[in-house]
Amino acid sequence: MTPLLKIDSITKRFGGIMALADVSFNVIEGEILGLIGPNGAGKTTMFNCIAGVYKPTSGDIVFTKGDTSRRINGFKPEKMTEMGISRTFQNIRLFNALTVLDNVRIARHCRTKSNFFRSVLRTRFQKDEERAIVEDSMYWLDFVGLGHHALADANSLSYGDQRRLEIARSLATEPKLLLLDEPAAGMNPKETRMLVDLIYAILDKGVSVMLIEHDMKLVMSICKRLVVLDHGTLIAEGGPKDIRENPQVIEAYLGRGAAHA
Ligand SMILES: Nc1ncnc2c1ncn2[C@@H]1O[C@H](COP(=O)(O)OP(=O)(O)OP(=O)(O)O)[C@@H](O)[C@H]1O
Repeated sequence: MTPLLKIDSITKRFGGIMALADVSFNVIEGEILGLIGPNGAGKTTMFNCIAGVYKPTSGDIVFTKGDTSRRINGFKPEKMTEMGISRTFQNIRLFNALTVLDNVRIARHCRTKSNFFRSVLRTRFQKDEERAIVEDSMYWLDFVGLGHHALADANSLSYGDQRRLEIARSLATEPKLLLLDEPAAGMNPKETRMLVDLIYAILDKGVSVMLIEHDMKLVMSICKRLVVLDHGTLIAEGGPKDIRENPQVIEAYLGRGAAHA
């Protein structure tokens, strides 16, 4: 079966720093793939390469949509979104001065013909499309459980709700692949449980998920497959049990000698 995303020998250098060194793995359609590793392992750099923020120094990223596979390395972030790849950020990035609804409306515009700021002026030509955008945006807000906050300012939301708003905003671009960068960071246990339900609901929508997460209990419970990076190299790939027992993974997290302790 053709993978949804093929990461083929990706290397990313920043001057003398080798953030990713010849990393290869696949994302299979319909899965939640965990991307884990200690601080500085290269996880966010990998997301940034997939999302078009960074151009890999070498290697290929191939994305398959329907019957078409395309080499996408080096595409700009807007192009990646158009292709069907969307992401959230480790540090929440919302338009704080806008309402919750407007944060999603802006994202929704990538799937329409009209431009957000022109549609705010409400020219007649754009009224119908704008109505559809609001309906679609409300759909995604309800989907993540934030419909009742639609008219609140984004910065008035709790931390967990802001993370869910980021997810709604990503979903509004209709991705095939959603990259979640530490979605549970700063969440309380109740919010984390809601996040797990939300990730499963996203999967049910036919969206595949790649998840960077430091909460090992969470990542091990929802990912059937994980990829482990350390110092920019892929050190392990497999199911949660294999990963948990892998001596190289234990060593990477706990230090040399830990695997034999
Ligand atoms: N824009 C950049 N310029 C220079 N070095 C960078 C840049 N981005 C990342 N790096 C370096 O690349 C390496 C990998 O960083 P990255 O943020 O991808 O790791 P990470 O696994 O996401 O870490 P964390 O779990 O702490 O977020 C680090 O040494 C980091 O300092």
